[in-house]
Amino acid sequence: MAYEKELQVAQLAVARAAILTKAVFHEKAKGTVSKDDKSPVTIGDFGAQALIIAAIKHNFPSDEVVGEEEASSLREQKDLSSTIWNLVKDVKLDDPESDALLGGPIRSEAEMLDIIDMGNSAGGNKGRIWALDPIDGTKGFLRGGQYAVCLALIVDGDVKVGVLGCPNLPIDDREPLTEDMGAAASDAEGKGVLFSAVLGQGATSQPLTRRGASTDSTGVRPIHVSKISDVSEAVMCESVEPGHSSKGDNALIAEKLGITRKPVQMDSQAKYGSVARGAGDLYLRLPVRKDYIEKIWDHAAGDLIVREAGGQVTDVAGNRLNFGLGRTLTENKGVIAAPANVHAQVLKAVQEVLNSK
Ligand SMILES: Nc1ncnc2c1ncn2[C@@H]1O[C@H](COP(=O)(O)O)[C@@H](OP(=O)(O)O)[C@H]1O
Ligand SMILES: [Mg+2]
Repeated sequence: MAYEKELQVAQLAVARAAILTKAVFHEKAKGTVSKDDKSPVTIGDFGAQALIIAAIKHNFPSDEVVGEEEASSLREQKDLSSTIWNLVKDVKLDDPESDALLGGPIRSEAEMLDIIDMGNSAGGNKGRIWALDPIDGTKGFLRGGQYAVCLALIVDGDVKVGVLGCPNLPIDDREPLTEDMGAAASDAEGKGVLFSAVLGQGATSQPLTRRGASTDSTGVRPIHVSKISDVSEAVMCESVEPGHSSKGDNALIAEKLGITRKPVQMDSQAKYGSVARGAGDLYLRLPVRKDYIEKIWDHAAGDLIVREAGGQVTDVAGNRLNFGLGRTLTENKGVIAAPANVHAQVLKAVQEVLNSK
């Protein structure tokens, strides 16, 4: 199977980074960092980026990485850097064989900083480039709500492999979304899911934890978008943050489509995962600021996972997202993810609302 090793490395690297983010969250929950302190997300973000890039570079040394973070600020904050290093050096999967596949531990704090800076690829439509968002949905992470560890392999501009680790989503694909999903308590029993897709091979979900060589085949399920035929019954997913996606436009579109259910708000690419598994039906992200350009690491994995689960993902003009133009989606505005059979109808409503403004 094509991209088998890439998929395995991506899944294990995301699972290992998710362990780190959960450890950071527990420290916060214990009160060792204050409630207003943003450092937990910084610690989790940099630590997860270091762990994931180390795994990529060990297995595919000449691949490039477009990572959200870079270490220059960290080099000036010695205390923060050593806090991150103390976590990173001890993070392990519970299966030594899988850990070994990701390479030996990072050797020093200095090496960790250098690895974080390897996420500086300019992107583009040539060669093998990984898009990495170590903690997507930073606001959700801080709240104890939804966040995702996101990794995708882009080859010559096309997404081939996508993996999303969502520590606070239910394991069960059939568990309905609730309106307060974004505020869901962290780390409850039955939470933590890993979504994956390889181009042309479909999409899957599996429990995020207890992954390893010996349990590799357990719990892997194919996922599909919902079989909705009457779009007025749709469950719509949208951002929690009003600055990231227009709530007003979404409400007008819902009205046009006859949707009466309140939208489910959650941070991060957990929205793409929720649509891919059919727990939600639609994901709409309509621009608030005209000048904002979406980043490839916020969409690459989710875009492939939804498409491989039978969905369509376009911008508000109806074009596919173009991941081959650099670190950002320069040619796209907004995102519409929906089951293939209703996408055209939703797109039409989106365009009517936007054109009437
Ligand atoms: N004005 C804006 N419009 C759209 N997206 C924005 C934005 N400002 C920031 N973002 C992106 O929105 C992402 C979160 O999306 P969501 O609202 O779906 O949770 C952020 O990722 P991070 O949380 O990784 O920084 C950030 O990259
Ligand atoms: Mg992000």
